[in-house]
This record gives sequence, structure tokens and C-alpha cells, in this order.
Amino acid sequence: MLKITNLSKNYKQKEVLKNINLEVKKGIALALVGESGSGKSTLGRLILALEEASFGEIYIENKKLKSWLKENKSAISIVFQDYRSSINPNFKIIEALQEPYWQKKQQITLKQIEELLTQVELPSWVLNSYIHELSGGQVQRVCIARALLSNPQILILDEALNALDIYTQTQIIKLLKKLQKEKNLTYFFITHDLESASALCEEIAVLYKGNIVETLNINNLKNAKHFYTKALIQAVIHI
Ligand SMILES: Nc1ncnc2c1ncn2[C@@H]1O[C@H](COP(=O)(O)OP(=O)(O)OP(=O)(O)O)[C@@H](O)[C@H]1O
Repeated sequence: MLKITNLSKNYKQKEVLKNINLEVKKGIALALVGESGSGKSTLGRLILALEEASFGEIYIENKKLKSWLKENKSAISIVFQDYRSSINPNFKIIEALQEPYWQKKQQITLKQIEELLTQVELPSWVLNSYIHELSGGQVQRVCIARALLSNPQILILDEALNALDIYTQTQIIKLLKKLQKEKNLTYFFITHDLESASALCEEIAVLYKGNIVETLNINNLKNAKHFYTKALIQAVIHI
């Protein structure tokens, strides 16, 4: 589904991503795990085509990213960590869900919104609420619903669980797994947390100082070779 070849990204003299090669199959959840500043969000922005790579290419279904996006508008969505500031506090939830479509010709019906609300397991009263009236988990469900409204094939989750308590994280992981199955979604989960990565994803790519140093199946973590991956695993065992 998604293939990244020899990709590098420089900001002025600084090489943030170095010769990245990565493949994600359709319907698979891949976690991009790495320490702060390793370049995870930069790679996310490149996949969303918000920025251009300095070298290399991103392909989706064997087409260059930009030409694929022209044919498949809004087919990549993102959910951010900072869910409270992702939604305008002056909007009711119904308006926050409709807002991305106000400028576009595309119409989103109330029925579509209600169906999606059921899929993310939120009651319908939420639509007439403001975000300050909802819990963190409920707001993140709204953000997931908003990301799914455009019917994406790929969902980028940029530290999307970080701001939630452990219990709510577990609930959202369950929800994301259910949605992945129902909609055959491909997830690109950006995180520094190996524990939530293992709970959600089938595969893990480890980013260390701008390099993918290792890609592992989740059932194969014991065969990790790179010292940074081993340190991450040890840290989880220790906890
Ligand atoms: N627009 C930019 N201009 C210059 N440098 C940038 C820009 N965006 C990111 N960087 C630098 O690139 C490096 C990687 O940043 P990035 O946000 O991708 O890392 P990250 O792994 O997502 O970090 P975190 O986990 O803290 O969010 C950092 O050193 C950052 O300062």
C-alpha cells in the first residue's frame, strides 16, 4: 500500500531523515517508534504531502504520492495527540465534524455523521455538546470520527494516545482495532511508546536519529538486534 524509498529530508544543513526505506501493507498497522526529535512527525508530514522530501520517493499503490492523492482525495487522514486544540471550542461537535466540508462541494449528511458516531461508540447527544463538556477519551473519539468522515484508506495517528490515561488508551486501542478490521484501514502510528505500539500494531519500525534501524513483527520483538530497540524493550519489561 505505502512504500517509501531512499527518502531523506533536510532542513537547511540539518539532515532529519536519512535514506528511509519502509513498506506498509494494506490493512496493516505499523508503528513508527522513536525518541523525541528522531524525525517521526516529519515523516508523517511527508506522507500527508504537507512537505516535500529532499530526496527519495513515497509511493501509494505503486503511484507517486502526489498523483495518487489527486485521484484519491482525502484518502489519508491524521489524528493528533493534542486533541483538545484540534477542535474549535466555539463549535458544537456537529459543527466541528461538518466544518472541514463547508468550503468543499462535498456534502456530509447527518445520517453519515450519526453512523460514524455509532462506529466510534459515542452517543448521539454528543453532537449538540461543546468539547469542554466531554472527557478526553470522548474528544479523541470525535477526532477519530472526523478523520474517518472522508473515508480514508490510511490513517496517521501522531502520538494520538499520549494525552489519555491508561484505561482510556486501552479503550481507544480497542476501538482502533475494531475500525481497522471493519474498514480495512492501514495505520501509521507515530509514537515513542513501545507498549501502546505493541498493543495496536502488527509491525514496528524503529527510528533512531533519522534512520530506520530495525523493522520487526510484533511477535518477533525478542529478536531485536539494535541497541536502541533492545533498550526500549527493556524499559517496557522494567515497567
Ligand atoms: N520545519 C522545520 N524546520 C527546521 N527543523 C525542523 C522542522 N521540523 C522539524 N525540525 C527538526 O527535525 C527534527 C525532528 O523533528 P520531529 O518533530 O520530526 O521529531 P519527532 O520524532 O516527531 O519528535 P517528538 O517525538 O518530540 O514529536 C527535530 O530536530 C526538529 O527540530
